[in-house]
Amino acid sequence: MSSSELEKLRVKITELDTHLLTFLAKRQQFTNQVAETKIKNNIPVRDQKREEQLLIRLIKEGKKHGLDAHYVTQLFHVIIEDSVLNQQALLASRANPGGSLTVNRVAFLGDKGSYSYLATQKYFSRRPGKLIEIGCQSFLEIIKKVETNEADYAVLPIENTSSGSINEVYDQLQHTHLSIIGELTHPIKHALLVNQETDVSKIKTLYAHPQVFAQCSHFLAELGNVEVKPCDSTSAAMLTVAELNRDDSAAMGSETGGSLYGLHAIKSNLANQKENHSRFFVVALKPVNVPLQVPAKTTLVMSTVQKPGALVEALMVLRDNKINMTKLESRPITGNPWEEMFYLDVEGNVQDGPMQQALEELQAMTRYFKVLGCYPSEEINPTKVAAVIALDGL
Ligand SMILES: O=C(O)C(=O)C[C@]1(C(=O)O)C=C[C@@H](O)C=C1
Repeated sequence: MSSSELEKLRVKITELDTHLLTFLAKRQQFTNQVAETKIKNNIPVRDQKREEQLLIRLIKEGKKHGLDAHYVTQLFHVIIEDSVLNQQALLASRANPGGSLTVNRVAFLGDKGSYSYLATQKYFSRRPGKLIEIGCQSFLEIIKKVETNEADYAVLPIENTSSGSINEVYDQLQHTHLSIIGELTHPIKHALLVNQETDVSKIKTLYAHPQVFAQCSHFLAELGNVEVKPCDSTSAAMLTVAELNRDDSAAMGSETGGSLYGLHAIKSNLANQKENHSRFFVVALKPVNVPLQVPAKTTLVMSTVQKPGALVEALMVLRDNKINMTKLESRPITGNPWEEMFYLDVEGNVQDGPMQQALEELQAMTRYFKVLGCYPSEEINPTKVAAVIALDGL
């Protein structure tokens, strides 16, 4: 193929891609209108029956054009997830009219390029108001910014699919009066970032946040004799490597973040687990009101009385009220050796009858009990089309 033929084809692809974007934007306008009708008529945002019908129709339609059923399903899972999250954000902002700010001052760990920075950008891109970024050096500093009203929100990483819970954040949540008002998950893709043309074999010093080293322990073991230098954040690691400007130093972090410092990736997918995601809490001074049409989660912290089976009894309260627990974490209580504080994430809204009943029962049977927040659930489980495989054969 001559280069002019290639150019002509690329022009056509570019044109089509632009059309696709226009159609996606149109679809978004319609789904925002759907959200308005759902607010008016008190209808739940999610309708998985409709999603299933829509997916089956699209898979069949795709087949006619020679498109693979899995490709079509994946594509529309992303489109529907975006639609659901946008609708949820719209409903949540309507349910908290005083809470929509013209500017959102948001405190997060690190600086431009850190995973917390990328998560902050993602969460607030769906919300009204201009984003003012406040990069901080520690979790304590982030929380203080909101407590002293220097920031409206804080974005805090709480757990990662490879390295587990972030204990320091759990411990800070125990001692603050801030409320969890939102959650989000963000894919964490670590790459080896350098400032010069170099090769993995030349790298002698690695800069990264300790969590990143923990999540990439297999890669580090393979690398062998390399000095690891822990940094306060991934952005601090990127800045250091950019300033050092050496061919034997590299940072570990996201490729997108690294590009903000002029770094490029010489190796990607460094994490031990392929599916590497972090979950973040968004916290604020005041709790939010989560509309009942939106799936909600509630995070609680409690310490049980010192008697055998006390935790089991507390968990039975959830079972009896048909409340699903999505996470249970325990942390030592400072000053009380061998006593534990339990953090629970449960599905449900604090305005719901069974949830109120469960909270009352738990409060009565525990030594310490506090609701840390009720917030819209951003875990959008994709609608499974049982028929995908069968339709494959259509
Ligand atoms: O049709 C609806 O009710 C919508 O809200 C739109 C939509 C979509 O994006 O197609 C999104 C969420 C629902 O779960 C089903 C479908």
